Amino acid sequence: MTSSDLTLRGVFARTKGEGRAALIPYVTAGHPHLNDLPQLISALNDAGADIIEIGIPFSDPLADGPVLQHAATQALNNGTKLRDILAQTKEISQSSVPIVYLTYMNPVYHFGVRAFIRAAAQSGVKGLIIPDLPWLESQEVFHDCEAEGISLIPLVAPTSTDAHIASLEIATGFIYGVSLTGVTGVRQDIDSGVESMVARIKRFITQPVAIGFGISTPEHARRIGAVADGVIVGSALVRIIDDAGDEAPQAARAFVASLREALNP
Ligand SMILES: O=P(O)(O)OC[C@@H](O)[C@@H](O)c1c[nH]c2ccccc12
Repeated sequence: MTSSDLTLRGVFARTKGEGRAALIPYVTAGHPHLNDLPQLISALNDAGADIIEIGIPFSDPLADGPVLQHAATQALNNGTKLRDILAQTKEISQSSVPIVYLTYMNPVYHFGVRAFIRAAAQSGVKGLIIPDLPWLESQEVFHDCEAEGISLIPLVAPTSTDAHIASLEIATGFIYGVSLTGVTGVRQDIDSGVESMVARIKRFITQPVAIGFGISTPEHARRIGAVADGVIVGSALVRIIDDAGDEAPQAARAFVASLREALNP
């Protein structure tokens, strides 16, 4: 069995067996150059990523901070199209750990909701994160995803109610715990409430919980990995890719390997 055959749940079962949290790096498709995605995904695989999040660039990414906004703008200026990302993903997914898309609702509507979910499934995508789709309004998308074998991944924020958290037990992939009230971005410190938020989520549901937002260093990853089932790193990686120029794949590989090292038991 190759890693591409693993389900999201299978990944978490394996990492749990290894006594560590799963590492989930994020990159924006079409950034820094239109066709960089295959090389970057290959670097993240080499570095020991367990799941990879690919961001679909969008012009108005309301949950994103400056690093990811800039990456999305650059990707759109490069002429990145959803259809091309899907085609690239299809090529990549067979030799990669499971891939999850991060997209806002607008590009999905534009493509057609059903058509998009089907195309994503055919490209080998295992999960979808849609930050501006409220869980309460996601029934149709949820069912279309289930029908295509894709997990819709719900978000939990520090402000989420216990009732909201309890309603997520039907999710089939993992729960995305947002570490803070704010936008994505590189940060100095991890919010002091993260540990108790993970504990609160686990009181209500059995799903694996991955934490993202602001995890920027191996030290942060180690701390989050001690309480959560997965660690998601976006802006810090994208900033390194930005700064590295032609050396982006090597720089990405080295950084993600250092995060992975920090998660080893
Ligand atoms: O960039 P950060 O702070 O490391 O956070 C993860 C994040 O990049 C990724 O999961 C993500 C990118 N855009 C988002 C929008 C909403 C929720 C999550 C995301």
